[in-house]
Amino acid sequence: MTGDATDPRHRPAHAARYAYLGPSGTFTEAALLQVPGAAEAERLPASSVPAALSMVERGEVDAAMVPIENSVEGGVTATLDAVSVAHRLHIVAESLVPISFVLAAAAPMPLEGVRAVTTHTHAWAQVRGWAEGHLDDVEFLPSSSTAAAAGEILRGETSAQAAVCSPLVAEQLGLHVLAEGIEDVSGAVTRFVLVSRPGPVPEMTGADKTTLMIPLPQDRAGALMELLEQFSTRGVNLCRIESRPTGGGLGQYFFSIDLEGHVAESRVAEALAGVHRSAPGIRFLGSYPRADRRSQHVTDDVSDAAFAAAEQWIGGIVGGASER
Ligand SMILES: O=C(O)C(=O)C[C@]1(C(=O)O)C=C[C@@H](O)C=C1
Repeated sequence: MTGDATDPRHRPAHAARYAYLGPSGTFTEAALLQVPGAAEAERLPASSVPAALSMVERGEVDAAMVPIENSVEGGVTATLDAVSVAHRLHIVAESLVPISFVLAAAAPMPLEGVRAVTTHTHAWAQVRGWAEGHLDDVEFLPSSSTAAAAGEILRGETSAQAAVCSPLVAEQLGLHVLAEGIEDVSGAVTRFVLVSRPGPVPEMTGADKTTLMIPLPQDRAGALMELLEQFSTRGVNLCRIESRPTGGGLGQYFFSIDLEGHVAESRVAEALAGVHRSAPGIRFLGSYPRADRRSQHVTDDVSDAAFAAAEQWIGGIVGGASER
């Protein structure tokens, strides 16, 4: 497992009660267990991503772990939309979990006997190719998570004969593994975020990400280009950009963006201020340590020192200094 589990600077100091997409045994719980102290903390399973986030908003938990992005299947829209639209949620940490799936049933059976499979839609999307190649005319029955699907198979609560789930949950529930390593792309990773109510922004570590929601002005040619220029001229690298409908009508979109850097860095703060001038609806959704700890390379011309020197120079001009 990768992630930021061991560095105490990354610990959300206040969080003692956590919600997560449950039940126990989901990949989301594995992501939560990377958070220092979470293994000993109270962990409350939620039936969906919005349910987990509502528990944070209502103050029932300090933070919730939810999936946001998969390296094969892309963004988890339920999370992107809920975090972007809610006004009382900030991302304070992220975790990365390597993903591998098994096909598991309550009793040993040949693959030809599997007529229907249940799992989470994101998991199904990652094994669809394998299923088409190995299962005859199989039907997909969606479940709220991979662990929920495994539980339904165990208790006979579904008309499916098998579940797509993690090897760990299949073992924990005593299910029979009919096939393993069934993911279409090996080495897939899902990214999860720990979301809490707004508070102090986690300290800058030098290897951080910042998440933003930016509603793009609809009526201006080149608006996206202007937006991107704010980042590029300040050497700010974007590592994810997705457009999502605002729900306000056809053609109305916001951009969900992750960038490399922390809002406490001048180049990031200045880029955000620049965006704010043309898109005042921009929302800051958190600066937090990167799970992979990869520090960004900041060139001298966009370093904090360069911004400070430039500001001092302007200050001198305004103040009437002789050196201009
Ligand atoms: O169902 C689970 O176990 C989850 O944690 C959800 C989820 C997701 O939403 O992407 C997490 C990781 C996998 O990519 C498949 C499903």
